[in-house]
Amino acid sequence: MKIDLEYLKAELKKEVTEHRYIHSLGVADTAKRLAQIYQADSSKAVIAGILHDFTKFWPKEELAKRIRESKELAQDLLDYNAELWHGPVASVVIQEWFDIRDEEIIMAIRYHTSGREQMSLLEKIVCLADYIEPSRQFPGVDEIRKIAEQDLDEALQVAFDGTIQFLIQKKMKIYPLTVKARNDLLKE
Ligand SMILES: Nc1ncnc2c1ncn2[C@@H]1O[C@H](COP(=O)(O)OP(=O)(O)O)[C@@H](O)[C@H]1O
Repeated sequence: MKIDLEYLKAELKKEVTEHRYIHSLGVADTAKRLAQIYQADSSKAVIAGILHDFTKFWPKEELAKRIRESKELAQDLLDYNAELWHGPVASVVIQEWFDIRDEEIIMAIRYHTSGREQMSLLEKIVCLADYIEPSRQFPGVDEIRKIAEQDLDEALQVAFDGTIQFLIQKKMKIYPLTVKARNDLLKE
C-alpha cells in the first residue's frame, strides 16, 4: 500500500496531545510486531496503529454528530460511554482525509476500543496493541504482554476481562459488543 507514513504521523500530531502521539506510535510498533508473530499484514497494522486515535480529542458533540450522520456506524453507540465514539468516527474520517479505502484497516480502527464478534486478525492485533503498547502501565499489563507472544486470542480475552471489570467497578454501562467479543474468544 502506498501511503506516506511520515505524512500520517505529521497529521496525527496536529490532532492529539504529545502523550497520545507517543501512545499511537507505540501502538503502531506493537501492532507491527504482533503482525509479524501472527502473520498478518504489518504495513496495514502500522497504518491502523498510527491512526486509531485520530479523533480522540474531537469535541463530543462533533463525534456524536458524525455518528448520527453516518450510514456506516451503529447508532446505538450514542447510548453508551462517549469514550467509545472516537474509533468509529476515526474509521470514517480517515476514508475522507487520507483516501484510505482498505476495509481491514477501516474495521481495525472502528473496533479498536469495543471489539466485536468474529474479529479479523488485524482487528485483534490493533485492539491488543492498544492495550499493551510500551507506555501503558496498569497492574497485570506485563502478564498480558507475555500471553500476547504466545496466544493472541487469550491475551485479548484477558484484556477484555480487564475492561469489563473496570466498567463494573465504576458502575458504568457496558457496550455489549465487548461482552460478545469476549465470549467469542472463549469459544474459539
Ligand atoms: N464495552 C464498553 N462499554 C463502555 N465503555 C467502554 C467499553 N470498552 C471500553 N470502554 C471505555 O473506553 C475506554 C478505553 O478506550 P480505548 O480506545 O481503549 O483507549 P484509548 O483511546 O486510550 O486507546 C475505557 O476506559 C472505557 O471507559
